[in-house]
Amino acid sequence: MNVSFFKYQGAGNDFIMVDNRDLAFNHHQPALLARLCDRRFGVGGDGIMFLEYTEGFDFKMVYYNADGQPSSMCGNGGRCIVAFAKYLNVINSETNFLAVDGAHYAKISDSGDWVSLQMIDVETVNKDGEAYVLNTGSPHYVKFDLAVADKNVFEEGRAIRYNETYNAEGININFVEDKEDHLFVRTYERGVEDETYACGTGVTAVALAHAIEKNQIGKIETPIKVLGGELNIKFEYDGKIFTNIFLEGPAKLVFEGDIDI
Ligand SMILES: N[C@H](CCC[C@H](N)C(=O)O)C(=O)O
Repeated sequence: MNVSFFKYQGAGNDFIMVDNRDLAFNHHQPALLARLCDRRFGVGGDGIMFLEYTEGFDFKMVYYNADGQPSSMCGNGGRCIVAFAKYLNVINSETNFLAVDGAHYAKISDSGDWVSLQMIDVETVNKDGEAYVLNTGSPHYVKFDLAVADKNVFEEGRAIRYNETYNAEGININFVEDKEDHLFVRTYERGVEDETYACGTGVTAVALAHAIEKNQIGKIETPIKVLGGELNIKFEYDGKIFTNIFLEGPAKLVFEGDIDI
């Protein structure tokens, strides 16, 4: 079977995209998806996703982690699939699409490579020692630290992700350094089982945790730097619930190609 693949990246978090509106691709094949995401034996990516039609929305996003297993929400992937939908002329400058965590509104620049994606509201934020634990569409552990640039994120992240608290379900691990005019974030991602260059639901979790840490209330905007570039989080917080949360940043087409699989 010959399949057209598109490669996108959002601040270095990279994904394989497939236009599956004809449902020709049976994506319930973990070994195949994992091989396609392999950076030596396949196209390579932190995840793979399928754009499909669904009633009542412009499209549906079906997302799998690099291990080939179904995943929770991917924020950077959500921004990239909006850019892909515009590239396919499925949408113009705004959209409402369906993802694993529900409906998402997004808007995209005329240039087609900058996307602002609304994330789900967040009401529950727990603590694990000094760390924050919250779900922004995917589960996240947020630890404020120093000298994050020098950290062994793979080893330290993996140790937390597989500890007895989180081993069963897994969780994404974010290390944050407060640089005053921005936050610097590095993330160990579940299902990739390695550090990625950015994690959209991760930086969203970080921005919300930072608001609690700094007792911020009202309309808040948090600029964030990651290994792969810059992302921006905008949201409102009344001290109880986080609403109108937007994850904003680049979403770029890298290449497209065909493979016989
Ligand atoms: N690895 C995550 C899903 C992708 C999250 C990340 N790529 C993002 O941009 O939100 C998980 O299994 O929870």
